[in-house]
Amino acid sequence: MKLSKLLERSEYRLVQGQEDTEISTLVYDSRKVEEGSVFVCISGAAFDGHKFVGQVAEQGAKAVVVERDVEVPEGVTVIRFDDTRRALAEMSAAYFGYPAEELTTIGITGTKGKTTITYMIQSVLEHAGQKTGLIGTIETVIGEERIPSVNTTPESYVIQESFRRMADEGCKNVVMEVSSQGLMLHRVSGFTFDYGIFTNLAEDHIGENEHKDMDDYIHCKSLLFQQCRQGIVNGDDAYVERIIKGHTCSLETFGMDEANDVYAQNIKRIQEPGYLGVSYDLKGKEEYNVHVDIPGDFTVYNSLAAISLCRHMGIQKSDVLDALNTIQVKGRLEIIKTPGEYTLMIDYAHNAMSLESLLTTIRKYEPKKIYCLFGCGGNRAKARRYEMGEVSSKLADLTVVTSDNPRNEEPMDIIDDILVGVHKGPGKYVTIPDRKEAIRYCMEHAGKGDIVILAGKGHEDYQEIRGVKHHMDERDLIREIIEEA
Ligand SMILES: CC(=O)N[C@H]1[C@@H](OP(=O)(O)OP(=O)(O)OC[C@H]2O[C@@H](n3ccc(=O)[nH]c3=O)[C@H](O)[C@@H]2O)O[C@H](CO)[C@@H](O)[C@@H]1O[C@H](C)C(=O)N[C@@H](C)C(=O)N[C@H](CCC(=O)O)C(=O)O
Ligand SMILES: Nc1ncnc2c1ncn2[C@@H]1O[C@H](COP(=O)(O)OP(=O)(O)OP(=O)(O)O)[C@@H](O)[C@H]1O
Ligand SMILES: N[C@H](CCC[C@H](N)C(=O)O)C(=O)O
Ligand SMILES: [Mg+2]
Repeated sequence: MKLSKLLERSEYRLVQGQEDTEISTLVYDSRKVEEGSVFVCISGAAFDGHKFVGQVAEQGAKAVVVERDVEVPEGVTVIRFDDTRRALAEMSAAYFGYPAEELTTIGITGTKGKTTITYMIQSVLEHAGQKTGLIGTIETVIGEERIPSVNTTPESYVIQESFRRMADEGCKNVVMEVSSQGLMLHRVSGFTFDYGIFTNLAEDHIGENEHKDMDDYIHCKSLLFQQCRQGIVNGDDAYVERIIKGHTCSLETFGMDEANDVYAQNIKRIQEPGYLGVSYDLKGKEEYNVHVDIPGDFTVYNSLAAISLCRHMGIQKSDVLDALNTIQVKGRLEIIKTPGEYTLMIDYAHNAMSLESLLTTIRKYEPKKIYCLFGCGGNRAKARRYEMGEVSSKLADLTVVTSDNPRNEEPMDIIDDILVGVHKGPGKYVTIPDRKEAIRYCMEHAGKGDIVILAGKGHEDYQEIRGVKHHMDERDLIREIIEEA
């Protein structure tokens, strides 16, 4: 393949050599360079790809793509972009033959609800007989294959590679989560989404290696609506105007009243032993009764987003209803059966916004008591700790403070931060650093009519301590506790 082919849709400057150089592979990790590769230098959080230029030239690289002046051995072509992450995205799209153009692409952004909505949409589209790939926090799904995720929105090269495989395997659509970091770091540059969805926004992801402030976070999320054809946005969200500022797409809104194009009325909470769900009347552009097998008011928002999208795609009502009626998303309000008389659920709430929505919505099911167990991840936004502690102390009957992924921090330091928040509220609490023991405590103390929420780990099947992921799946822990009783 000629280097010029990879550059045909890009703005760049030739610094040295020629564009008609024949290249073998497109690479952004020096360890993968082979004879004839073109190496894209990325300035990352831990490494600067420009530092590997000499090394990749020795390994046989024919060309390098840079974003600043670097000394490059003669004989190696040098291409300069203003941003090499954009270069990687655009060149990857070309390298894989623009696969996004063979798929209907659906991107979902927002602070919460992305994973849930991707599975709702995938389920509806598959019910309608349309093979649909998925990329998100839990996994990438290509046909029968499920690849566990490292990032919610992977590197652009990985996205384009997955799109290619999806198109080749007969997928008609791809539905994917678009994190703000993904937008900020050009992981989804190089193509236009057919549809963009905005769920909601709350302060999160501000800190080292994430966003510098709230303005940056909002700005990054708004970029999706300058990069899609049809936007579908939560019209009730306080930030929606800022998200759609500068949009270049058509827009439709969903929400809770007639100010929105599609809205919900007459919401009913459904509760049976070991089962929680929700139903409502859909109004606006389409009108029918909807039943979703996941509880909560935010489930109404999530399903409205999915329904609005599917309406645009011409999907029949029966496919929408059948799919939503039986939907289950791993670790998202996932109810686990136990011999106890309480209801036990595993959920992924790991910031104040989701914990507050979760506890508020679960309270509406009128449980006798809510047990809220959680910890906070190490090396992630610190504000989460104080805020989640305070939210739980105010809204749960008992807060059980434990560990999440400590990463490179001391578990007790994280717990101490959480307790600062807990002390701001009136609630009772216990501290049990070992997560299994904390779960055991809940299961031994909860009684009839209580709801126990294990928050924060959701689908995760590991605990990350100092760079090592140790197997830990809450479903296994619950089973062991039942067997040990
Ligand atoms: C801080 C951050 O975003 N890190 C991500 C990022 O690393 P980076 O680009 O900064 O890369 P780096 O390790 O500094 O290396 C820079 C460059 O040098 C190259 N390199 C490096 C070493 C070497 O020997 N040779 C070499 O060429 C690397 O291949 C890379 O091209 O690129 C990696 C590969 O794409 C990501 O896996 C990694 O995500 C880490 C795991 C992460 O935790 N990211 C978080 C902040 C994140 O992105 N989260 C969002 C949202 C999550 C949510 O849903 O809430 C997400 O989308 O996942
Ligand atoms: N629309 C919503 N609004 C507020 N909270 C929500 C909403 N949907 C889900 N939640 C809560 O947030 C948690 C995470 O939901 P989900 O995984 O769907 O969101 P996400 O946007 O993919 O989050 P992440 O960025 O962490 O991957 C759920 O387990 C639930 O507690
Ligand atoms: N996508 C989230 C995952 C957090 C999950 C939680 N279990 C933790 O480790 O903090 C983040 O990187 O912020
Ligand atoms: Mg997600």
